[in-house]
Amino acid sequence: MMVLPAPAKLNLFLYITGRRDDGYHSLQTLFQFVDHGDSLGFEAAPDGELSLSPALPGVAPEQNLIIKAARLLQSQTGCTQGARIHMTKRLPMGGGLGGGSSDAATTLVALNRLWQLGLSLQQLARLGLTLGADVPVFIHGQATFAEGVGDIFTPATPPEPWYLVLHPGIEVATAAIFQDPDLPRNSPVLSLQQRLALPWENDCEALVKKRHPEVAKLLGWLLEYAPSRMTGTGACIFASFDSREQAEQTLARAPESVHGFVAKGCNRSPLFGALQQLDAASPSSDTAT
Ligand SMILES: C[C@@](CO)(OP(=O)(O)O)[C@H](O)COP(=O)(O)OP(=O)(O)OC[C@H]1O[C@@H](n2ccc(N)nc2=O)[C@H](O)[C@@H]1O
Ligand SMILES: Nc1ncnc2c1ncn2[C@@H]1O[C@H](COP(=O)(O)OP(=O)(O)O)[C@@H](O)[C@H]1O
Repeated sequence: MMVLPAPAKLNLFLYITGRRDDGYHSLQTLFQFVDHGDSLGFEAAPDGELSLSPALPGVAPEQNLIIKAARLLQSQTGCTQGARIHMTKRLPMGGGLGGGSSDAATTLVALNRLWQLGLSLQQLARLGLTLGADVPVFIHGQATFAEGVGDIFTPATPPEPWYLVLHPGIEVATAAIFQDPDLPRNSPVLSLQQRLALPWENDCEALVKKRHPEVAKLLGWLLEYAPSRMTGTGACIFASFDSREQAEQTLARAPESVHGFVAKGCNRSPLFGALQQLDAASPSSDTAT
């Protein structure tokens, strides 16, 4: 079985710079990966058959981004092979950690390899964008300053601290946040250098705190220990630390009902480290470049 990680991402900052006529918002955001996430196992199956286990509570298999990604790859390439996919879900859903998008990205990269389709990362990213706005970032696997509606990328190398990520126990619907009239939409468009030099903020944070007091309460608690923010449209929040020990000590002090994890920031996605290990084990196999 080919086992590959589907890591989480953090939006180290997120500014909303406008709204287009089609309702989508223009953003300036800095994506970084962490070395914690879901894990997916892939095995070839005959006759185009696709299966996923275990099922994700509340998500019908055909709506799961893993199956959607696999079907998309089959239909776009005419591939008649199938796959049995096993999922170890660790990331909370609707948490702003990009778990669904990361699962889709890992599936596209893994099946391209398992089925020996030979698509480039560029081609896979183009397919992935139809599944979710963040899928291309996970496919390229490099920390990125994203602009436009999240589709214009500049590679970035922010510091790679230890993070404590906490989940306030609620799910935030991305679409509802973007539809709220109270969302600020007028941050200035600045260069990456300017953005890096200014304090890092998230334009969705105040609104999500207002709509979800659980987020406001937990963020207030975490800010006592370290600089902290929300990721994406929430609900998860994160704080950065110089050492793993500091992050773990803070997690140990968190209110009992709060779930969280400690992870290292990574400017290169752990997915590509895992693929390199597969290459080293079987150098002749097909790899997207
Ligand atoms: C804003 C981010 C930052 O990472 O939030 P998170 O989802 O990670 O929290 C993402 O780009 C989100 O990506 P994703 O969750 O895949 O969004 P999509 O499914 O493409 O869009 C969900 C809905 O959000 C709104 N939307 C999304 C992206 C964008 N640039 N402008 C928008 O207005 C649209 O109403 C869309 O219908
Ligand atoms: N494999 C998957 N993992 C997580 N969520 C999925 C998956 N497939 C479909 N979804 C749907 O996508 C929604 C967004 O999930 P997720 O990507 O984890 O959140 P976010 O975009 O906030 O980081 C979920 O609420 C769920 O309904």
